[in-house]
Order: sequence, then structure tokens, then C-alpha cells
Amino acid sequence: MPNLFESHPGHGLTRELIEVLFPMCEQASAGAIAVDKHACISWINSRYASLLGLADTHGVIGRPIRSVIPHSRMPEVLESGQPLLLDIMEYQTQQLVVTRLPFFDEQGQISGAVAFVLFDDLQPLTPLVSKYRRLHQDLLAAKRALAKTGRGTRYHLGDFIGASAAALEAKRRARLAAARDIPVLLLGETGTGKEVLAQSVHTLSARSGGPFVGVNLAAIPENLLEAEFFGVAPGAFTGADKRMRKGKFQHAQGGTLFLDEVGDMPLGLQAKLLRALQEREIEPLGSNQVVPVDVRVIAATSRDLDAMMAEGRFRSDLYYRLNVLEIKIPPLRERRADIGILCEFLLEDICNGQERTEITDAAVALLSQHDWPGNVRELHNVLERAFTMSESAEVLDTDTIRRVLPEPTLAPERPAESQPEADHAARDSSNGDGSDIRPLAAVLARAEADAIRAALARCGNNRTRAARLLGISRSVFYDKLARLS
Ligand SMILES: Nc1ncnc2c1ncn2[C@@H]1O[C@H](COP(=O)(O)OP(=O)(O)OP(=O)(O)O)[C@@H](O)[C@H]1O
Repeated sequence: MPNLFESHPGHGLTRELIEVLFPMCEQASAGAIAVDKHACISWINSRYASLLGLADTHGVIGRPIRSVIPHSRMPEVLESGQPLLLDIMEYQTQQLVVTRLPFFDEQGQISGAVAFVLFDDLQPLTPLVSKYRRLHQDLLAAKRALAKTGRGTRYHLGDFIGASAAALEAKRRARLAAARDIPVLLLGETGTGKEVLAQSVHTLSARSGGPFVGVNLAAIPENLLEAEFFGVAPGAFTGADKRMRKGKFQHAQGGTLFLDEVGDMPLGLQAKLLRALQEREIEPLGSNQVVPVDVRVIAATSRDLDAMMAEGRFRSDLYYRLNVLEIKIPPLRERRADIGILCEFLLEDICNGQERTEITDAAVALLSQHDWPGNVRELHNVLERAFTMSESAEVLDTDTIRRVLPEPTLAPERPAESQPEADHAARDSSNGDGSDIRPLAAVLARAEADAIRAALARCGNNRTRAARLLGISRSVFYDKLARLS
């Protein structure tokens, strides 16, 4: 019996109980693994190591479990404190039936979790597995449909991928936020996962049964914002609807209101939002009656709110009301260590049920040299293009990545002998007749993406100014940003 629990005598699922059960479960299972409370591997048996194709058990000790088993749900078990008694986990081409159990210290705090692989051959379970797959697909489809109505969530905390200290801290704070019904302010550049975290907080919170309503303040014309927020009373103005038109606050009743790009909120509306948050009531447009509201607000921005307050463009009283708990998400270029694990996860999403595509270590290293102004969203788009253009469905290599990686931030050329793959890629990117002619659509898309990135960089990520600089409306800019490639 390995000494997993040395410093954690406990109760709940007690050390004594686990000690009795462990040898039996370990023997009976096709593999066993344990993690500490930070979801880092503290022990793995040789059977599991060989199932995972690992050379030995030592190399993975201390590593975050998701960096070894990308789909592991051990972090969820640690977050929730609940066992997952029966789960089907995908690992490369294998599907494994797994049981996961948390264990606690004597203060009742989670100090780690163990997992046992019950079956590594799912053949006898084929009917069950097919049913599971069908239900899983149905669930995904239902979640997508619900998210389109703007009332549901697609993400939970396990979807926020990253093992860097900064990513783990963001997740830790998200868990804290979920446990308390307080306003949260998410700070981070575009594409860093602010919405993923906002939805995760909602999903983990006591309000998860209520609606999650998102509103992007930068994408709504200023003259419509107030009606969008607070609704419109029947017959409020000429041509207004005879019925009450509900605003986002009313739609979010009992749930969470996600204010994306709160830094783009006009000052007049800031005052009204502050009042709504303080009084917990709103006044629909054209009405003299107040409506009580029960919503938790999660706000997000990529703007520098301190600077905006200093310039008088953001109310400090609103800032302090929103910023009860702050979660900072650093840009991807400041946590390049997350790129490998993100690639694994994003490729899974991109392959969407088709045969899995792997990415070579050299290709990840190449991706790590880029500055990622569009952060994880841009990484997703680059991988998607690489996947589409890849000749081999199984592996993305540096040749493919080099073809799709935006040019301005490519690493400086290194001596030829140190990068044979790169030279090979450079030769291959021509048409073979010495010309570099590419389809016009691709050239235009690249030029557009470069212009958007340059404008964002010039304006310190201020999207309103970047849109103005490019001579397009904010909503068109947003649309293009979302498809940034
Ligand atoms: N840490 C992460 N792990 C997995 N996916 C992520 C992560 N961060 C972002 N993404 C993905 O990147 C895309 C953009 O994420 P999201 O919309 O949450 O970013 P955002 O910070 O809210 O961006 P914006 O400010 O432009 O609205 C989504 O497809 C999301 O799934």
C-alpha cells in the first residue's frame, strides 16, 4: 500500500476506510492514480502508467494531472468534494471506465483524490457506451441551443484550461466567487476566457438553477442600451409595444447578469446601473414604478478601469460596487506554459467527435513564440485553420502551423542547422513554381486579421477606438474579432 495519506489523517471518506478499501480496489482495477489537493499527481501504479503509454511512473509525479491526462475530471472532484462513481473517460484512442473518490483531512478540507480504472476494455459494455455517447451528444446539442437563447451556460470550470500559476489562481478565485453571492469583476484582454469563467461561476453557484444572461455593452448601440437593460413600459413612447418589454435585468431574475465590456458603458447608464445594484430595483423606461430585482452581477472588461476613473470616464463608486472580488486573467503571452495543454483541449473541440488529431512538441514550441494578441480565441482559430489545411488528419506539425500562424509575430529566423523543419516549411509554402500566390480570400482574410491586431495593439486593446481607427462600427468590429483568424 503506497503511503498516500501520510499527512492527511481524516474523516468523511476516512483514511481508515480508504486504507481498507485501497488494496482491494487497486488490485481489482486496471490502474490507479492519486492527486494532491492542487490536482498534481502524487502517486500512480505501474498498470495505469502502462495503460497511458508512460515509460515509467516517476516522470509524472508532481505534474498537473491534466497535463498528463487532458480529460481527467479529478480537478472537478477536488472542486466539488463529490465522488464520481462511474464515468467514461477518453484517453487518446482509448475509453476507460473510471471511479474517482475525494479524501479529506481532519478539518474536513479536501486533501486529494484517488481514481481507479474499472474497465479498460469497453467491448462488453458496448450498448451502455453507445447510449452514453448518444446522451452526451444530445446534451451538447441542448446546451448549444440553450446558450443561443442567451439564458443558458455552455461552460463549467473544467472548461477553463490552464496549469500555470496564474490560471490556477483565476480558477481558485472563481470557486471562491461561486460560493458567495457577491459581485465579481473579471479583468483580461480579449479572448482570455472571461466569459468562460463568468459562466463557470454561475454554474457552480447556488444560482445555477436560474438564468445566465450575458450582455455585451460594446456591441449594443448607445441609444438602445437603457431599454436593453431596464426594459420598456407598455406604450412608453410613440410606437412602443403595448406590452411590457423586459430588459436584461428582468430576464436575469433569480440568476446571473454578465456585463461584458463594462468599461464601454456610457456615464449616464453607469449612474443607473449603480442605483439598480444599490437599491436592488429598476425602473423600466417610461414607467414610474420600480421593479425589485434579484440578480448577481458579474462584470468583465479588457479596459484599464483605473485609468478610466482617473480620466473621469468610469465612476469610482460603480467600480467599487462591481469589484468586490476581482479575477485577473493574464494574456496568453504571459503564461506560455499553458499553450501545450490548451492545444490538447482545443483540438479535441475542433475534431468534434472525429478521429483525434495530435500536435507535435515542435509545433507547440512554434506556437509558443507567437504573441497571441487575440489570446485563446486566436489560438483556437489558428488550430482550426491548421486542422482544416493539414494533409495528415493525425498530426499537426510545424509545417502546417507555420502556414497558418500570423506572420508579424513569428519568431526571428534561427540558424538553418537548428531548424530543419522550418526550412522545409518555408520551401513548401510556395506553390512549387517559385511564386507565393495564395487564394485571394486567404490573402484578404490575413490582411484583415493583421489590421485588426495592429489597431488593437495601437489602441491598447480599446475596441471602440480600434473600430474607429479602422473606420468600422463597434458591432462589425466585434463580429470580425470573433472570427479573427
Ligand atoms: N482558459 C481557457 N480554456 C479553454 N478555452 C478557453 C480559455 N480561455 C478562452 N477560451 C476559449 O476562447 C474563446 C474566447 O473565450 P471568452 O469568450 O471567454 O473570452 P473573453 O475574454 O470573454 O473575450 P472577449 O473579451 O473578446 O469577449 C472561447 O471559445 C473559449 O472557449
